[in-house]
Amino acid sequence: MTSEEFIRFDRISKRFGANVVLDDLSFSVGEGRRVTLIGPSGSGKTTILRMLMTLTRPDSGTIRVADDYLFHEERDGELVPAGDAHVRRVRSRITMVFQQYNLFPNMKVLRNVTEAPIHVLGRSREDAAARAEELLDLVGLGGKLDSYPSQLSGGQQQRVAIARALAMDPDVLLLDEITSALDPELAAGVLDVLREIARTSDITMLCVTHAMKFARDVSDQVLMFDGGKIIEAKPPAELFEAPEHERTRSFLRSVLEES
Ligand SMILES: Nc1ncnc2c1ncn2[C@@H]1O[C@H](COP(=O)(O)OP(=O)(O)OP(=O)(O)O)[C@@H](O)[C@H]1O
Repeated sequence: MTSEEFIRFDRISKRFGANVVLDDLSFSVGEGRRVTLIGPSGSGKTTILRMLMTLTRPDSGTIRVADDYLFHEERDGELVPAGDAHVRRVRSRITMVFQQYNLFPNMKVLRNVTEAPIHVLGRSREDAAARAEELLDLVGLGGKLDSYPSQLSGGQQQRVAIARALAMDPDVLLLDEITSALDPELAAGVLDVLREIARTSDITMLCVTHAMKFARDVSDQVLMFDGGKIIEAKPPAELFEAPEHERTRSFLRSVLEES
């Protein structure tokens, strides 16, 4: 593995019934890079993130994170899912934030953030709480440790979800349209938090978003998905200013009209 191939998708295909979602698709993400996935609805962006969480299985191809295989296609074409040890190792380094924050409604904010580090990573309660308080400060919620999720705005809940994901000290953060359910003002607050995280950490980020200004500010590379393929992969300034494909141009027009 080179650090430019920290995450590697190799000849991945996936169909749901007759719907071919990913068609023999390959790409890599370098360690510490920020990559934004864009493309029309249904073009397979979420499916890519779900495969990294082992929530969706490809029909064929190989996915590797650092030296661990998540799915491995053998020479005879058979797809071999990784063993439990690999999956556990990869999962402990990758966390995902979803559009719906998925907080535990019956737990206060602090406990939402400490729960997984204590039970999955085996951290002590004290260490987990100290780190959670630091992260909740970072996302601007230092004063809300004792609130329940239902007492927070959507934007605040999403910032708790980000703190919870970071509390696992992941190498890779997956963000799936995390501001789509929020009013623009609340979305802006969440994106500011992520900008700060991108500025101050070396975490690898894969982000599905329609927030193009954010994508431009934060990403090293933007991947444009369409028809089961990545049809353009470029730094944001290049892709947004001089898209090569008509499909990219029309997609960018439609997103700009929306916003
Ligand atoms: N479990 C499933 N069963 C059947 N079809 C599925 C399943 N999961 C995803 N799909 C289909 O696969 C296609 C790709 O879905 P995916 O969520 O990856 O797209 P996307 O690019 O993230 O779209 P969006 O921007 O709308 O979220 C869609 O047509 C979706 O309906």
